[in-house]
Amino acid sequence: MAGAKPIDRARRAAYEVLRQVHEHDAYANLVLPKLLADWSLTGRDAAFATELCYGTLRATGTLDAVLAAGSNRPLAKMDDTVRDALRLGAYQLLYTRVPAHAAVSTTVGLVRSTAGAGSASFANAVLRRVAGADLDGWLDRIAPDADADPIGALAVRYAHPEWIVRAFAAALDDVPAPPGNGATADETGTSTAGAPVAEPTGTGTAAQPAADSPAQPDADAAAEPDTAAQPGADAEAQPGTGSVAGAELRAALAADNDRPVVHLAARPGAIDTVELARRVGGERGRYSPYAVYLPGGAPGELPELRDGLARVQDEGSQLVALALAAAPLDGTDTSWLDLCAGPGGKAALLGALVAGRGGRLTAVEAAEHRAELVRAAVAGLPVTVLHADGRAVGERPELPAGGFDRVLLDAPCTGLGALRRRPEARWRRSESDLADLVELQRELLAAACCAVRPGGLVGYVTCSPHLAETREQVRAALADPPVPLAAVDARPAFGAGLPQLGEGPTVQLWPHRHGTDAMFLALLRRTG
Ligand SMILES: C[S@@+](CC[C@H](N)C(=O)[O-])C[C@H]1O[C@@H](n2cnc3c(N)ncnc32)[C@H](O)[C@@H]1O
Repeated sequence: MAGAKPIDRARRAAYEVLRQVHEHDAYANLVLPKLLADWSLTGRDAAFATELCYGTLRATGTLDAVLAAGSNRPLAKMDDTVRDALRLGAYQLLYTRVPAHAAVSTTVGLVRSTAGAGSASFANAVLRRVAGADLDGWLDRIAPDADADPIGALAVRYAHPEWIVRAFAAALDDVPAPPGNGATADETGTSTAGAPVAEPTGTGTAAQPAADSPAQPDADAAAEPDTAAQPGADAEAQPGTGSVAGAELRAALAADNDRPVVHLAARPGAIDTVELARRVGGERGRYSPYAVYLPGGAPGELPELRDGLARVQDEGSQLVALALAAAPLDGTDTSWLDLCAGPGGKAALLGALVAGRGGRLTAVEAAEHRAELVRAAVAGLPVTVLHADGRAVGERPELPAGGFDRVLLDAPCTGLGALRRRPEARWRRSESDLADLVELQRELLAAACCAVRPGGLVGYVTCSPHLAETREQVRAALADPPVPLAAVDARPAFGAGLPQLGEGPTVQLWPHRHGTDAMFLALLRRTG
């Protein structure tokens, strides 16, 4: 057996987060920053721990396939602690520049300290087999043949479950072609975007711990640190051109494995983006007039966030809320409703905008603790927060049917549009989650349409590109409308400058096209 090195604190931290994610269903982007702070890990150690933890979580499905092939024991029969240590070790061997001997010996040391000498010997044997080939070699061995099973091949190469690859292919209308049939993209899925990570040697750049959210992480509330050697960027994909079958799908999958930039939203009327960018050392956003991109640092510690001048909010989330606010409307425009408001990112933006029009926002949230987050987010704004079920429109005086000029339904969804910000989410979600969510979305959309006044607008938003949650949901509402409805072309409401908005009337944003989460917006006008 290789000399088992005692494990360093960075690897130990990454391992602890993996255990909490897999044992307690924790969210890595909430657990890791706290652990880094508790253990006083900073600089390169924090960046290394973050890379190992997030990278391992993203690549879990592919790592498991490698480990299954490299072990004589089925993964399901392994002790949970050993399985997570092996994932961490295999990630270092295949996705980073950590020397093989260091990856193996530290993992063996970890297994010995948690599971004993017998397990350490087993881990040593498995990792030595894994170290026998590089990532490309393993992918060639474990990925299905791309001619026979293009979706299965992409799933393994880009570390996504097959059902998500299929959902992206359908939403992009981009079905993968076998190699040699016009596909030019790098089939390894290996990042060309950044240098592989090496072990820390001392001081260096700070990691970017995720923005803190006391509830579950949201697209709006999740920010994420450095990752370098992810399955990743697809250098030759040509997003949106449709010129190479499957190329855009590969670009979309690769974008989920790239390091996401932290986006801030300046509170309208409180600070402008020139000033915010100057103060945080960031860069003004490309599309949203309130967006600032944060190149590094820990967003949770910024005084501008603490003081309520700005929030962590994906630019796509900003854009869909702004589009609802910008779409033309005849008649009164002072009573707005946010029917699913927690934790309050869009409510804060809409509340500030409606304040500028002399109006008021009602923000509804079904979960009490998330309603509390909304209250905090909208402090000082003309917003009434209701802890209520959004389907109660017409059943309580604060939610009168036909009582609102603009209604946002930012529906609970699978969150497939924000996988880059939630490293474990792709493996935690399953296709069977869809049916209940789609039914809830349908009921909430009916309630939103009843809440808006004749002539008013509903914005139906999801942080998912899955067609069952997006276009099919809208098609069903228009086919069997609870009140008279018409689709409105949402594209002009995004203003000039945002490329690749498709054929309308709905808009689907994408990380690989717009640098935003994959937010969807449909605008519906109540016509009677
Ligand atoms: C996608 S999140 C909304 C994100 C929010 N708009 C923001 O920008 O911060 C959906 C929210 O809907 C809430 N929710 C789920 N079912 C609901 C219901 N029946 N009525 C109201 N809210 C509900 C969830 O608790 C969750 O907070």
